[in-house]
Amino acid sequence: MPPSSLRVVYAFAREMHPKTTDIFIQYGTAGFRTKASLLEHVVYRMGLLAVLRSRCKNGRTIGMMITASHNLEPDNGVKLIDPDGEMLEESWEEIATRLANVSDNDLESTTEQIIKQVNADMALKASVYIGMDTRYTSPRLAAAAVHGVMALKGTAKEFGIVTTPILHFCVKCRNDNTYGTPTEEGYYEKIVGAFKSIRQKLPVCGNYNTTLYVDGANGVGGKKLNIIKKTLDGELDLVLYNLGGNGGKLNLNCGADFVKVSQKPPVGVEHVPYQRVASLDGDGDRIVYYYVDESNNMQLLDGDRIATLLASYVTELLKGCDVTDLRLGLVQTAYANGASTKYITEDLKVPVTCVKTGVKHLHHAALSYDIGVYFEANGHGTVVYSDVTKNTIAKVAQEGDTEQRKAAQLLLSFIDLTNETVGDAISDLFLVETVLCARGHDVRQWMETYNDLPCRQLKVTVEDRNAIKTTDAERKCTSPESLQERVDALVSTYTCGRAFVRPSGTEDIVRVYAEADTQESADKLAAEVSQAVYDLAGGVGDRPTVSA
Ligand SMILES: CC(=O)N[C@H]1[C@@H](OP(=O)(O)O)O[C@H](CO)[C@@H](O)[C@@H]1O
Ligand SMILES: [Mg+2]
Repeated sequence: MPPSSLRVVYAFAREMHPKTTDIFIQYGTAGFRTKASLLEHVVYRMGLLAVLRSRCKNGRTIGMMITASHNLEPDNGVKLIDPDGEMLEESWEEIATRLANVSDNDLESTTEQIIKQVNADMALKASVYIGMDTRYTSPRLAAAAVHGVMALKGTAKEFGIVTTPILHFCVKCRNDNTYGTPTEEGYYEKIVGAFKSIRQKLPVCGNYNTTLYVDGANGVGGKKLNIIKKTLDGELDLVLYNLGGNGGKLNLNCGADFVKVSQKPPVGVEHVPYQRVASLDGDGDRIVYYYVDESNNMQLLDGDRIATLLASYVTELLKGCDVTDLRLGLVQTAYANGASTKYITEDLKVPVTCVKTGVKHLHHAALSYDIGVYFEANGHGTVVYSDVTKNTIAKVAQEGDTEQRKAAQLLLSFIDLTNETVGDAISDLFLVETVLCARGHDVRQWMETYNDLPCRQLKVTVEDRNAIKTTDAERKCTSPESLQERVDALVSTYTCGRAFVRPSGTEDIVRVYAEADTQESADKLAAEVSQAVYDLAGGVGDRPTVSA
């Protein structure tokens, strides 16, 4: 039986943030994400849960980010950040789902059950950092989050509009003061400070040009770059587009996801042949690069390409430090272009791990290397360095010969420039710019490293997407019966063919991916596999068509 003060809390919840829908909502790959109008009670309850999580972590700070990332404006979402700045531990996802879906009448008893289940010490202090993206529905949801935190007597600190990675960074810093200062300014200080320090060591050379165009997706990332831009002292000339003014709508025909999936340049950005453009997503945790060539064709430099660029540069610096016993590895998902995997293993001779979609899986696998570079093809990724790595490099920076010290100091600044907590468009942008500048490369030279296999992604709507079960890091499907056989048969008729299907964790659809030696073949294979999914996995609506 809860104390009477908690009774008041639940009555308050019913009144202020009532559950107005019976639609089941699940904590998925990216937390809860759906129409903003269905989320208020969910966010309030996540405020309660964040307090319990903090109490289970000895009062360390937990983060709550209100965002639906690359989704369009009417959506929103919420996800929790664990004390080291990483995604919420998987075993709590089911608890979050349970708490979000109970009726208002059962909220009280369910919260009590959870307190017992996780053994939360309710006498402890609890701290929750709350951030939000630029959606017009975000302030209202952030207020619901604060109410949830206060209801269980936690302390809420609001960061206002920040990128998702800035919030992850602040949570980490609050719990580990060696990482930095837990404020937005502290983030700029560390990231931009490291970038400037590198630029002083690496003069601009070769074909590298300091002008970079940026597509801000009309979201928070562009706004933050606009603040940073003024402090760069000409080290990098950012030309910012899609900052949310002039009626530009969040993620609409722009942003990293649009560019990657549609394979088209965003609206709102000036086309200048061979000009490097970085395209961010709505909450600033993803980035892809592209340029248009003289025939106005877009050439995409996606997450796979950023991963190879960073991995090869860190390998180079490790050689410069004469450090040979640190294991550098790269982590990808099934969506990684086959040509990138071949280049990494055969040319860079770097080991590759393939894991299930979702950053938490990549991050976790990357931690098993001394230096783990992980990226989803869509541009979400970062680099993580073990303590042994950091100590080894710091030692070389002190004790090595002149050349070794130089390489080690560069690598230390490169580490400072990295937001190790999560993929971060702003940090990744500076990392990429650092490598291109160090090599004196323009965007064409970067593109020359390998040729992507043409690919296509499609969506198929089915009755129940969870009817599709997968194995082997989602590269093979085990149910419904005979679907994999059908996919294998289709793939075998194409040169360099590869295809797989998996249920999306963020949308109510099945995703189809295909690659082959030509764009026509990749498109056709994707369409044929979509038909197989439709036929064998309960497709709804119109059957996908295959163009001749
Ligand atoms: C193919 C693809 O891009 N999938 C995305 C997407 O997940 P799905 O489970 O595929 O819906 O959203 C996730 C969260 O942002 C991201 O981690 C992932 O890479
Ligand atoms: Mg995002």
